[in-house]
Amino acid sequence: MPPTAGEALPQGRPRRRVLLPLPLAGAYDYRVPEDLDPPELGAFVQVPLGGRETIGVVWDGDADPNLPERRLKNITAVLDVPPMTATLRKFVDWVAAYTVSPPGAVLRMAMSSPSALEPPAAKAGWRLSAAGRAVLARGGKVTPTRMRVLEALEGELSQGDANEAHLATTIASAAGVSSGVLRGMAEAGLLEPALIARAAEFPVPDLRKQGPALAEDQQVAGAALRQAVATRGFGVTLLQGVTGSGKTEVYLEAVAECLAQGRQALVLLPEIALSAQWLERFEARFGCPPALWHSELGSRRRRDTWRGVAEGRVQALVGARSALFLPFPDLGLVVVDEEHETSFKQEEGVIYSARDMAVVRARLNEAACVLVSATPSLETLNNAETGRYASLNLPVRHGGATLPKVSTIDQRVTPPERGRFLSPPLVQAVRDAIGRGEQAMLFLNRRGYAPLTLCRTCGHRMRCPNCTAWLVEHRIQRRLQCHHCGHAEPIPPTCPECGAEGSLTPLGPGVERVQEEASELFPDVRRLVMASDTLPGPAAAAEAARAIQAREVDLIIGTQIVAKGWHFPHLTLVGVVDADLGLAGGDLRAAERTVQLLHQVAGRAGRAEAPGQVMLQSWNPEHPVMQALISGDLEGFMAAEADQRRPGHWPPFGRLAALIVSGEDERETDAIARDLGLEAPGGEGVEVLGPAPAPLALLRGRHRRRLLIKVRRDVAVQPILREWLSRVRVPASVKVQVDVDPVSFL
Ligand SMILES: Nc1ncnc2c1ncn2[C@@H]1O[C@H](COP(=O)(O)OP(=O)(O)OP(=O)(O)O)[C@@H](O)[C@H]1O
Ligand SMILES: [Zn+2]
Repeated sequence: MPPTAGEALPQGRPRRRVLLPLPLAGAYDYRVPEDLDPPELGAFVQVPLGGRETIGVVWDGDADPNLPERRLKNITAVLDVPPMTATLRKFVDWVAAYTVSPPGAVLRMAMSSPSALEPPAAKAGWRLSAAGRAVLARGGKVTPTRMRVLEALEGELSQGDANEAHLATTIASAAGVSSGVLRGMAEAGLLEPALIARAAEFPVPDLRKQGPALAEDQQVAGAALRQAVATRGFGVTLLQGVTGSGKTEVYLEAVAECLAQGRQALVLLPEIALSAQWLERFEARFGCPPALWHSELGSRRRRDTWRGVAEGRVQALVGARSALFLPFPDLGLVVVDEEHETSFKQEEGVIYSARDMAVVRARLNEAACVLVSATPSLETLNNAETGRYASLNLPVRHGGATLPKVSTIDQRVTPPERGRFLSPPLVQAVRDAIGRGEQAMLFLNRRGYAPLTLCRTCGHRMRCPNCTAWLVEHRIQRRLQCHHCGHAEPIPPTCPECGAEGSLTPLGPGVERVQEEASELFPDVRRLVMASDTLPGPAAAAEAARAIQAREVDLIIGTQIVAKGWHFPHLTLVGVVDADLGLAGGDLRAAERTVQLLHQVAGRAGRAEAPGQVMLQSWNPEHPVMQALISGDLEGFMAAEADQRRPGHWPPFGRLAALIVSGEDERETDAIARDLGLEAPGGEGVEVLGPAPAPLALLRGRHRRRLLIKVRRDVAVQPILREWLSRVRVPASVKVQVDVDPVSFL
């Protein structure tokens, strides 16, 4: 019988498989030395690797008994952290297998705060010595100042434990003395030095607090979600509801139930930086803010949160997609808000969909999963229709508010004046709304001043040297910028091609240009531009939201960040400057995505008493997307989308995966792409398209080619991909990325 993990091999010490957070093919075997207790599965261990020490996790599976003893290295240390749970280990393996990535690359995402693995840093402080306590108990000769210090330590600071140490500054300020007094007391033996362990504190949500009284349909949905959580088993529920129907309040019921069960709750939001209003809502409901997890978290906060989650001290956490890889010991609920958002797809490194992996994590944790949207993706709708997901619906806005009236402005009939971008009916509507004391919003999903700069003399277009992309003018910064690689250059005074002076002209609008036009049309109106580069961070976005709510702003001009779940009660008019924008390029989901985005923006209008109005400037008002937005019949639109995709086995009725081949050398990149094309798999229900230059054929100086494989739904694509990749030898200078269920086709 072969020896199993944990059992000592006859010839020596026990062995362990250790997975390292590196893109290696699999786990490595290590030996447990004499002076170490054999670590359990999931333990974080320090091991040598190629001349340095690194940290890994004791992984499932058996060590290779045939590996000779002399080739094994020793585990150096076992870290004092809760071991990675079996469910998280399974999740790492599952994500790796699904995305065709090395497990170590996925593990890396679950070890995103290396310093959290070290013991919490202790700080030097002071506490009462035996002599000090004696003085307090029996009295003694000390100055009144020193007495104040002793009393502060025993009383005000003690919180039930008069033996606890505190920072010198804390004691000094509590007793109203200088820190010199403390040093003197230490010399006199009244205080003694001690270390303060600094486990960060996380506020505990107050479950006795009640949320707002729910309307009847909200109550029904809330109860169903509570029920789903209370079963303590796996299940997915789609919570669909029109914009402003109170979906957030309803799923906070599920969060409350989960916390009442003593389990941890995770809410994924597409854009944490823009979630000030959401955080306020959570705090109003539970009396304290949730823990946060996103890329801008400072390293200290990151470490504390990671530890707090692992030790079960964090009960509710709201985060970006990477929060899925946190070490929750007992996750009871995962909510994905705005589940249709494409930003849930990670496009770098391990390419994965956080929406889909949330479902997997919930399944492994025996947890409830709730997908929330006013405009669910076709994938999710399909899962609801076929009964894989339960489905709840909130058909009306909360508090008697009505859905806004949507109309188009035909740009062929009433175009803007030459060189302008706002047509007369829209201009009039903005004037009227603001005249009534209401707020208006102009939406254009494009940052900067102009998307293209052209020489009027020779026709030269300013393009990025590193990417297949035009440079976007940012007039405020007086620069041309590439939105793909960050390349920036000053706007040249003459055309770099023909040398003509003053001949470079901006073409087309970005939000900055709409703002310029608005400043001429409505000079007395208080305007605010909301774009990711004008609101660089959570604080700026929160301040913008506050100013709008406080009615310090009349006209909001913004990119897609204005579409995100905001609730501005006085906003009644939304004007979409270019409703056709997302339809160009035409990937698989262009129409679906445009409907989702525009419906989301439209949903910002008329959320309180005053009714809302939405105007879409379009060159093609007959387009099914515009018609769906006007009629509000999104269900019919999605049904038609499904009918288009079904016959060709396009997602969700079939599966896609993309291979993206990239390299600095164009010929070499082409050669590998061609080899992959020659080795393309075939057979029943399998189809390969490409290789072809990617739409972004050059990105950050790398040439890119794409291949797309489409398989029938009943065919597993991962084994085909693995086999395919194993047949082509790829040099280190060329990268082949695998994108299963691609969302971006660039
Ligand atoms: N039962 C209720 N009592 C009081 N206020 C409520 C209730 N339900 C919802 N609201 C309020 O109505 C507003 C809209 O609710 P919420 O933002 O949850 O809607 P939503 O469905 O998430 O909308 P969207 O999809 O547009 O983001 C919020 O200000 C919310 O606090
Ligand atoms: Zn670029």
